[in-house]
Amino acid sequence: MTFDRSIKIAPSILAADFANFGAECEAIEAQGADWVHVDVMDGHFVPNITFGPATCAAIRPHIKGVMDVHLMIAPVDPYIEAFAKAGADVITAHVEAGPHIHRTLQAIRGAGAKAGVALNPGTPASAVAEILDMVDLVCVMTVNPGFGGQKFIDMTAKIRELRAMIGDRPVHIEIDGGVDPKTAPLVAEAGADVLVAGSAVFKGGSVSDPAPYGENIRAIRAAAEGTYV
Ligand SMILES: O=C(CO)[C@@H](O)[C@H](O)COP(=O)(O)O
Ligand SMILES: [Fe+2]
Repeated sequence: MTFDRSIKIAPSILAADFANFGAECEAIEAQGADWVHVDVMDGHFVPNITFGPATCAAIRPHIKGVMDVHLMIAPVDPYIEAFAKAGADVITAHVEAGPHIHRTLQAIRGAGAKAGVALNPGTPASAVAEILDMVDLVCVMTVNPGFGGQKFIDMTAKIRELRAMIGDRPVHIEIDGGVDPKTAPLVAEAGADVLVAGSAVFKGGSVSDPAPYGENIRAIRAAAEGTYV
């Protein structure tokens, strides 16, 4: 995984057909997805349950590019090794998920994955000030985590603040929640480069009719790159 600041679209398979993850991952990559975003929820840190490392390992062979695993679980540390072994390229933990984010990030890099840290809407940018040299990605949640299809919460001031704090470090700013062609330009202009989108990518399409996935990805990318009309 090499670092670059171009816009990357990361469809969240939370909005995919859960009975068909392998084919869904192949379909979104064929339709232009840059990364595949995988939402892990535990029914404890967030009020919803999805799946764990076994499912990640099962879908890994169906993803050619970056598998971006967003852990909405607490505690995190006991499960890092399992998600790394499952083939996650990026493992993102929430700063709110425990008292020891520094240790968690060390463990993620120690397991051979890129380290991400996520911030809930109520958490300020300053929460990551001391750990910016330990991360490859900062994920700014633009919804309260737990569900797809929620309304975008404007976090552009926080994104700008993070962009300035990050400076020249090779750290991605990822946005997660409510990203669509209307909200994408706001976050891209503020400094984000990885745009997660679930409902806005999967709407109107299916494994047997994947063309809408491509149209949706192109619309979000064009909007973020400033060419959307
Ligand atoms: O982590 C989460 C939600 O907790 C996200 O990754 C959602 O899956 C994004 O879905 P949309 O808001 O794009 O529908
Ligand atoms: Fe997510």
